[in-house]
Amino acid sequence: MSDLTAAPDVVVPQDLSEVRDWVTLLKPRVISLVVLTGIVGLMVAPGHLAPALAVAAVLCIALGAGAAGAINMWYDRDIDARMKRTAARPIPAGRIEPGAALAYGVSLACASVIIMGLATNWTAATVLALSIGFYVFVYTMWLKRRTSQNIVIGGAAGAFPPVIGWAAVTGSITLEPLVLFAIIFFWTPPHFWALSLFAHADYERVGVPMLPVTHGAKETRKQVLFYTLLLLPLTLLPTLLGFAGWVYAAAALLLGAEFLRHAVAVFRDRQDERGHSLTGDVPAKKAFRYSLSYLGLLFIALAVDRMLLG
Ligand code: HEM
Ligand SMILES: CC(C)=CCC/C(C)=C/CC/C(C)=C/COP(=O)(O)OP(=O)(O)O
Repeated sequence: MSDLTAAPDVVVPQDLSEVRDWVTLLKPRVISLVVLTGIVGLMVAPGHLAPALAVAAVLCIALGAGAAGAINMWYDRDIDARMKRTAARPIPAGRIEPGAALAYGVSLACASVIIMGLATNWTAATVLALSIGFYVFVYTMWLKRRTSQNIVIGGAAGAFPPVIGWAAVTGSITLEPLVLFAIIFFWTPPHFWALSLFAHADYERVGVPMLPVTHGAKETRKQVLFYTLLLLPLTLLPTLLGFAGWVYAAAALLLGAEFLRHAVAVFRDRQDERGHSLTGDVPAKKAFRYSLSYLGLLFIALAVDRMLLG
């Protein structure tokens, strides 16, 4: 006979570490910057969204990006288990069942798109769905394991959030959000290739064709500098096109000069004949860290500028 006084067998997280694992699946640290760029898209768009709807839009961007991250971790569980940087993630470490992670990611992805559509408009919801699809299908399932250009093309996924924010307010997509898209698009290669210079051993082990693995460290250093040089003039477009002022332009110039200094240091790092660093990849590590501050501060400067412009 069953014990009617026993605690009901409800599924609740046993402790905080289980909750932490489910949050980890959403790649929360990456999401923080994704969300920041989405918020700035919302702030600089002409028009007004009721505060509760703006909060809902931001949560949907966070949820959608997180869901895509969870599906990425589900798909990549085989290689994640063999890379030092990712082996302790909840799926490869055996703390979350792959099927449960997939169901979680897909449910959150659907919820984020539907709520976005209902709370704001279906243009924003469509772009959110597109960015999730781009990260999951184009980057993760197709390009990541096939070509060293994976992040150049796949990087488009991460460039959508300001477009989503803008569309949530205006219901449309004009040149301004496309400029913000382009800034993140051209920022992604130096951001990621700086990291891949010091993480190449992991990628080599699992056969993921990241640029330093396929074309060597020397070529990767060149490409970090090349994309930084392409990026910097683009960051001035908001002012040149008249949707930002001189405060933003000054910030873009100062932040950009520092990014260029880091990219040049990566390019000129003391290296052996194959381009492998003789300094423990210190410049690449610094450039990667700076890439995060750079993008965050650039978008904050744009928001501040717009608040000053009124
Ligand atoms: C396809 C494009 C991208 C690729 C391949 C990429 C790759 C990576 C990788 C491999 C890491 C290390 C993550 C870890 O160790 O957990 C990382 C870190 C990070 N990425 Fe990206 N990234 C991309 C685009 C973006 C975008 C668009 C953003 C935000 C706008 C972003 C924000 C971040 C942040 C904030 C971190 C630091 C996370 C931490 O502190 O652990 N990334 N990126
Ligand atoms: C709204 C929306 C859907 C936004 C998506 C944002 C986006 C594309 C972020 C990219 C973040 C990232 C860490 C990619 C690395 O994937 P990886 O698999 O190469 O890295 P890993 O090895 O750390 O898993």
